[in-house]
Amino acid sequence: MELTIDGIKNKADFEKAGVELPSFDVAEMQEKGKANPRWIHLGPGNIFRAFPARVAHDLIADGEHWPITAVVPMNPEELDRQLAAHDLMTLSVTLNPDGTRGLKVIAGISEGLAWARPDDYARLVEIVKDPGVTMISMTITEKGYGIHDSQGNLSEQVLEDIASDPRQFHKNTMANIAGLLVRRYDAGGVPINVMSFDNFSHNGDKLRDSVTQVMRGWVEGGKLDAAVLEWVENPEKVAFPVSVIDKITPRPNESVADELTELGFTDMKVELLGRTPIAGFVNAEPTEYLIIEDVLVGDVPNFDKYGVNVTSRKVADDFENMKVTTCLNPLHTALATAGVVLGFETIDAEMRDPALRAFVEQLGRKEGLPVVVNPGIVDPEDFLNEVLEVRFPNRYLPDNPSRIAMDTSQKVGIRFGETIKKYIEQGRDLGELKAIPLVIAIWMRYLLAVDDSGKPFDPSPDPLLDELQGHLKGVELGKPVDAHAVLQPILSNPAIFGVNLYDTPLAQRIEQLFTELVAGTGAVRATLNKEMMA
Ligand SMILES: NC(=O)c1ccc[n+]([C@@H]2O[C@H](COP(=O)([O-])OP(=O)(O)OC[C@H]3O[C@@H](n4cnc5c(N)ncnc54)[C@H](O)[C@@H]3O)[C@@H](O)[C@H]2O)c1
Ligand SMILES: O=P(O)(O)OC[C@@H](O)[C@@H](O)[C@H](O)[C@H](O)CO
Repeated sequence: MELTIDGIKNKADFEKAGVELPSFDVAEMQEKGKANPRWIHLGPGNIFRAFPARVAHDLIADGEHWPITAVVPMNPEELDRQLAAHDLMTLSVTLNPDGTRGLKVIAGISEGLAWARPDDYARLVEIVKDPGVTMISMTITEKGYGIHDSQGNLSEQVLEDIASDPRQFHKNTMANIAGLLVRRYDAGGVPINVMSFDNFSHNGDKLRDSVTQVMRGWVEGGKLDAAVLEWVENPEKVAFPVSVIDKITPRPNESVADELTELGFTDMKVELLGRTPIAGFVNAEPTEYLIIEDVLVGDVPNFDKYGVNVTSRKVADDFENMKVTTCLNPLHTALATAGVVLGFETIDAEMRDPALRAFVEQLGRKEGLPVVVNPGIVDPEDFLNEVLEVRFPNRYLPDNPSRIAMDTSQKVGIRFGETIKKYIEQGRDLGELKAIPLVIAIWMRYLLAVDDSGKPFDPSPDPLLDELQGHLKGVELGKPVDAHAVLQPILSNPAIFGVNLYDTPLAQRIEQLFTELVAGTGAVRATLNKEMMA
């Protein structure tokens, strides 16, 4: 069996293997989508293919014309090898906690482009100008929104983009989106929704800020008419809703690939694109939420019918705070860096370790829940219970700690800084925070790139990795360390943590914990047990 338009014509084989096929003609849908595009998505990686692409698929299956133009912003090979090789379809593998699998061919994409290719960029400009297109969504990872360096200055790349013609291709993702919006304005400025589906607090606000900051640079440099900026800043013309997306979607796993091969697939192997595993399938848990702020403009799908909550900013905000800053993502980051240092292969295995479980219980129940506001869609305690009892321990969901450890420097400010800020604002005792300083200290220990048994490991990619490791240079396991000297430049950086941790008692605590964690091999386990099991 092959996942291609020709391949799925062998319906009987797919049915025998229990794979749900599209109820519509995929080739015809793709032709119609090219002729009448409606929805652009940037960053068609795993979460997109498991979730938003499925929403588009279900809309199309119901006769609603919402095909997606998928745009790869980074390496064009991602488009060729992961999407085009399968005629833009994806095999979705739902890994249920009872061990059963749900298999479905997702065909929500009508056209695939790699914007680094000049012809594809020209085609994208044409599509952006089409008044029928009303949505640009994106899952481009947190760092995709960055326009500053770690010192808070505009990055070299963005300065170059601001010095160049707004209507050309730009290297920085935010500058490129700003440039595409300029083209939209030129073409009549029909209202459009620009939606971040990435995992960080107030994603829509950050997206709007980054895009408008680049545009302001062009206006100030005399390269752009101020009317374009006014148009982008008019919420009736360009909406930047905040959103929250939730569905644990690990990288494609070899064991799932093997099962698919056993079922008869010949093209479901996991390959490497650089260091990133890619595949024609996505493996994900069944739980999912997508919450979008109700500020959408123009014609949009009837999202609510497809399980997507379009709701007030307050509800979206409260859900986001619950998920990203207290009940799920902070726990993930804690398990990620600790898991790598302690040599765990999967998150579910970590959940069976009593000290690590106690660590995330403390983080979620004792430190996060007290500052959470109930979003109404789901009670935070129920949400946290599901995370701790069902989702993280799902032994059929092979999620690797190093996936989650990627870009930690870009996430800690949101995942922990928000809670720290709330404790300060609400006059709470920061001394009650036991797990948060330990997570940060373990992250510092992780940056040494040596595990708890003393074996070197390759840390996951992170834009600040070199800079942070530079500060920690000279720290060696088992040797005396001046924790204040090495950690001060990091812990005092509000661009990383959202606050200067030296304005709180946490910095000193982190320094103490770090000193313990680098005391020698086995020190991470010993410190974790002492702190969480006592
Ligand atoms: N995987 C999950 O469990 C999950 C769940 C909820 C939300 N998310 C959000 O979605 C994001 C993507 O996750 P994924 O699992 O799909 O990852 P992925 O690696 O499969 O896909 C990431 C996509 O972003 C693109 N990209 C990377 N850096 C970029 C940059 N600087 N500018 C523009 N594009 C860039 C890549 O080309 C790729 O298409 C996460 O960072 C997170 O914010 C993921
Ligand atoms: O996607 P990131 O890199 O922001 O974070 C890694 C995980 O915590 C994240 O992907 C979760 O799996 C996801 O947020 C669950 O909805």
